[in-house]
Amino acid sequence: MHNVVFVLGPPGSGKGTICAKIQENLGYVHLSAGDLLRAERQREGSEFGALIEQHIRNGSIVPVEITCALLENAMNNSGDAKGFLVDGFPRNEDNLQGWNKQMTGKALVQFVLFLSCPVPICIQRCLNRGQGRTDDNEESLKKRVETYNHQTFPIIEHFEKNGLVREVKSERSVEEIYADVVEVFNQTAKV
Ligand SMILES: Nc1ncnc2c1ncn2[C@@H]1O[C@H](COP(=O)(O)OP(=O)(O)OP(=O)(O)O)[C@@H](O)[C@H]1O
Ligand SMILES: O=c1ccn([C@@H]2O[C@H](COP(=O)(O)O)[C@@H](O)[C@H]2O)c(=O)[nH]1
Ligand SMILES: [Mg+2]
Repeated sequence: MHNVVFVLGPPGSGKGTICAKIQENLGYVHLSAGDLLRAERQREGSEFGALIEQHIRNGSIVPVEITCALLENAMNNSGDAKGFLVDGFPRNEDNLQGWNKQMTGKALVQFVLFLSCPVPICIQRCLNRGQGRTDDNEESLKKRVETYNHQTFPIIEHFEKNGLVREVKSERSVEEIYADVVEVFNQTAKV
């Protein structure tokens, strides 16, 4: 059984940055769904490359069968891990249902780390990121935020109703955020 922490929040809220620190210090393996999709998009021979790029540019959500298969493969190929930080997934109802269908009995969701941050700050962070992402532009960001507000936030609310959400405000320095994140892990997960 894989231990899983879902890490959610608006685009640019700092999910990848904080997950890297948790992986370094707390022994969880970081799996960014977006990174896995970008790698699949680049993989020679992938039948999904064009479809994934279209969704990424539009800020829309790739069908769950593709994303969940990438996540499960990555977990199975990671060897022994205390747990997995599943960053940026599930993003919508389709993702949640697909995960439950495919992973029930194989993964245990310990909690959901919700990095909350005002959208204008998140947008500015993405525009300054400088990694050459095809979706870090004003037009794609508008769509990504719309998708977050209408599809992803309701999933966070769903987990909140089940008592699984641990919110950490991420409009602060990385050090301040990380200190609170460590508290959350100490209280909730077996570290
Ligand atoms: N607390 C912070 N304060 C200032 N800048 C930050 C902070 N956390 C992350 N950043 C910067 O903001 C940008 C986005 O961070 P990051 O990639 O971690 O966010 P993300 O939530 O994974 O974004 P996305 O959803 O687009 O993948 C990066 O350039 C990162 O260096
Ligand atoms: O579960 C997922 C995760 C991501 N996507 C698509 O990728 C981009 C970028 O994701 P980041 O988390 O910002 O790296 C996202 O806008 C979606 O288009 C997805 O479809 N499903
Ligand atoms: Mg990210």
